[in-house]
Amino acid sequence: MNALELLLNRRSIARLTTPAPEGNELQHILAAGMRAPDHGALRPWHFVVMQGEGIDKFSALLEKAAIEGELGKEVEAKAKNAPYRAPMIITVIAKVVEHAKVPAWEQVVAAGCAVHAMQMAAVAQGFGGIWRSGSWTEDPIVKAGLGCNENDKIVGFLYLGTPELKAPVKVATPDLTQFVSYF
Ligand SMILES: Cc1cc2nc3c(=O)[nH]c(=O)nc-3n(C[C@H](O)[C@H](O)[C@H](O)COP(=O)(O)O)c2cc1C
Repeated sequence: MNALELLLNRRSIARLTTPAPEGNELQHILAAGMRAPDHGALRPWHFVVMQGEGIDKFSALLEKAAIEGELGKEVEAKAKNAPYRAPMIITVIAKVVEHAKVPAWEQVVAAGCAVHAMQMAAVAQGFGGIWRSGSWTEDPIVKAGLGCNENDKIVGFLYLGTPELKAPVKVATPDLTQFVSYF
């Protein structure tokens, strides 16, 4: 798959199963994240890789957040099950620092670019993934449990694994007219 084919035909995959990326495959994914564009070379991100027991711990953390937030039994069960939708999750945390030339939003965007780069590196190696967020990204219990400090922002949970179903290779060509103008 060449780079243009990847960018034009990529799609997110919600139904993921084993195997997850491992060894060099995982290293390539993390290295791609590290190569995200980054104003000021701050590397304003941290990647938390979860699999196996890590997924169990994340499930327990989300459940605890739902219980302590008194969100009800239904949300508790959903929170507990959510991490099991893939064999691997990489949580991407934007480590936002005060900087004279690089505002906070640029640092968050850079961390977001890292999510996308990692997702594409996974797809390029035959895996699938989906970038998820939701209210847990803002939850103080979840943030503390994942080692965030006050200025940190969780920009996403990148679910990775092997697609359960074979998706069609070609994606419809987008209509550009409403999204693009030439100045
Ligand atoms: C910042 C961000 C957060 C997202 N959060 C969620 C989410 O919580 N749940 C979800 O189903 N999709 C979420 N998405 C969208 C999916 O990652 C995906 O882009 C969407 O399902 C469309 O599929 P596609 O990427 O194949 O076009 C999010 C995307 C971004 C960029």
